[in-house]
Amino acid sequence: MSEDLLELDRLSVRFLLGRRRGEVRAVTDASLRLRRGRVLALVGESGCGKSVLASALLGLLPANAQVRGRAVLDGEVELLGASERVLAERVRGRLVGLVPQSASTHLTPVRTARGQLLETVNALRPGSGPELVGELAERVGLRPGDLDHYPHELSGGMAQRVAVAMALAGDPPLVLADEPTTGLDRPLVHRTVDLLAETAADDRAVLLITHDLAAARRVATDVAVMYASRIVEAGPAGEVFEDPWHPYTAGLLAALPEGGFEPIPGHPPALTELERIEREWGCVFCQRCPDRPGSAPCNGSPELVAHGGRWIAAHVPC
Ligand SMILES: Nc1ncnc2c1ncn2[C@@H]1O[C@H](COP(=O)(O)OP(=O)(O)OP(=O)(O)O)[C@@H](O)[C@H]1O
Ligand code: NI
Repeated sequence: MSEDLLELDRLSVRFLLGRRRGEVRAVTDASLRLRRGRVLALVGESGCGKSVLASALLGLLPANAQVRGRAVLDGEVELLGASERVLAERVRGRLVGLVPQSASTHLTPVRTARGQLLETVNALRPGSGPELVGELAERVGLRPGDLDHYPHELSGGMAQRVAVAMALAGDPPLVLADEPTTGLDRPLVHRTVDLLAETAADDRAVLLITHDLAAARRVATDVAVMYASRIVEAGPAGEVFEDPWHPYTAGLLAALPEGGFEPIPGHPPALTELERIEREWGCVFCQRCPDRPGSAPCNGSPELVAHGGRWIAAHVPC
């Protein structure tokens, strides 16, 4: 059994838009290690590439996506090169559970939540049937009657919990949860992320994709910060949240209520422009950075570099 449950090495994803329209660079050279027993929060603004990274791991990208790199699960299954058959029969739901973003749109409108959860349970763990359905519902905080509703009768938060139950149904060693707390009120956010963190106990692990830095802070043991398709900072959650090195991470924390509600001015660059920006500036964050080259320690290289147990791109730790 490998200590690293997931080892991601230079994952890049581009979407080809056709001859005149160029390409979208959605993920660039993303490297990560997710150890057993850990919850890794992947945070960053909307559109930076978080969901694309997760979809790439499960072979769920559309045909115009070009994927490079390696993603090794448990030291043996290489996910990015795996055939559709391996992904369908061994990986999805069994080795890797997915809580998809916008969970309610992934439910079939014409069948009750119970029917759909039972179907998932029967496919992944034949013989465990209605008993496991009841157990899963209880774990995610649904009352038995909730499952008898059709998707359009469920609140966003209930649909979200059905999706978490489905992701846990196959008891997978790795759970990818993509914004699992959207639409939930604070107590339910806590309950959901606590439940996910519990599932990471022992030899399992969770990749928690979220905008919600407070939720990430609550349960993450590790954090990776993504900006404009690249991971710009990573390390133990406590250290990164206490003492962020990258000006982007510092900016995200300053935008929180307890950080003073000061959002980073400006917008992330268009993902079709990244090649040019990196050629001109080196660092993809430079155009928004309060620490511009010359006045601050930006070394202009987009590569993620290790310093002790932490990683940072383009900037040297202060
Ligand atoms: N099929 C596609 N073709 C072209 N571009 C795409 C395609 N799918 C996603 N993208 C682009 O890839 C980028 C990254 O999208 P992604 O969904 O990973 O962002 P995200 O970080 O998950 O954002 P959010 O927090 O809003 O979910 C976006 O700019 C998106 O428009
Ligand atoms: Ni997303």
